[in-house]
Amino acid sequence: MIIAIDGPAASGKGTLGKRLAAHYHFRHLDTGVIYRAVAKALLDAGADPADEARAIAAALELDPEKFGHPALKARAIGEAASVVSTFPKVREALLTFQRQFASEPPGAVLDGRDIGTVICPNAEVKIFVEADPVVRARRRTLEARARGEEVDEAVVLADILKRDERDRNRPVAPLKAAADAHVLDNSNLDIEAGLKAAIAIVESVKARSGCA
Ligand SMILES: Nc1ncnc2c1ncn2[C@@H]1O[C@H](COP(=O)(O)OP(=O)(O)OP(=O)(O)O)[C@@H](O)[C@H]1O
Ligand SMILES: Nc1ccn([C@@H]2O[C@H](COP(=O)(O)O)[C@@H](O)[C@H]2O)c(=O)n1
Repeated sequence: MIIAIDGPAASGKGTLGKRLAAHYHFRHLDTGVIYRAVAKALLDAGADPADEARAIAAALELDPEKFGHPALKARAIGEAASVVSTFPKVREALLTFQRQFASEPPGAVLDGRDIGTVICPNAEVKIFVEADPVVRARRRTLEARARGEEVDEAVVLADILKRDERDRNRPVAPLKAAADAHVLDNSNLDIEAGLKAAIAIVESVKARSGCA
């Protein structure tokens, strides 16, 4: 089974994806780290994330061993990732890795922006996670402060809105809910309640389709 999770910045996709994967003993891929890794490669080399040729070259040379690097979480990298992700050839270079990951047993949960629409349009379960931007900014601020970073919540909110706007309006693989996605708004749900709601969605799909 493939579970596709999409949603805007800091909506809780990664947290939910990780927890759902653990629940079902599936593998989990946070696809945002792939675009972040491309962005980091450019920034580390002193290149402009808007340099399309350099971004494509970085995407083609990507090393999945580096996807766990803690520096990928930095705000500046998220912003640069949303620039490199607008280039169709960058997206194309990253497609096979994601589809290969999704296809391997025993099952996979992938989260990102285009999983239900482009990467895994045939996923058995599609969830589009949403939360009020103010709630998302609050959560992201608390997360950054817990890591010891000094952050201004208003700046975090502006950053989230800017990234969402770019992700929603790019011509290729924009952030949007697939027509057959279940929308899950977790603005008023804690992590456990969000997980419970997602499991209920998966179980309802399984019951309807008889899928394992
Ligand atoms: N339902 C929830 N209630 C409270 N906090 C939450 C909830 N879901 C996620 N969080 C917290 O919100 C923050 C953002 O969550 P997470 O990193 O999972 O979002 P994301 O959508 O994967 O973000 P990104 O845009 O980086 O991919 C984290 O600190 C996480 O612990
Ligand atoms: N499937 C995806 C995943 C991510 N992106 C782009 O990467 C940026 C960073 O992603 P996070 O999930 O780590 O916040 C994001 O803003 C997108 O521009 C993507 O295009 N497709």
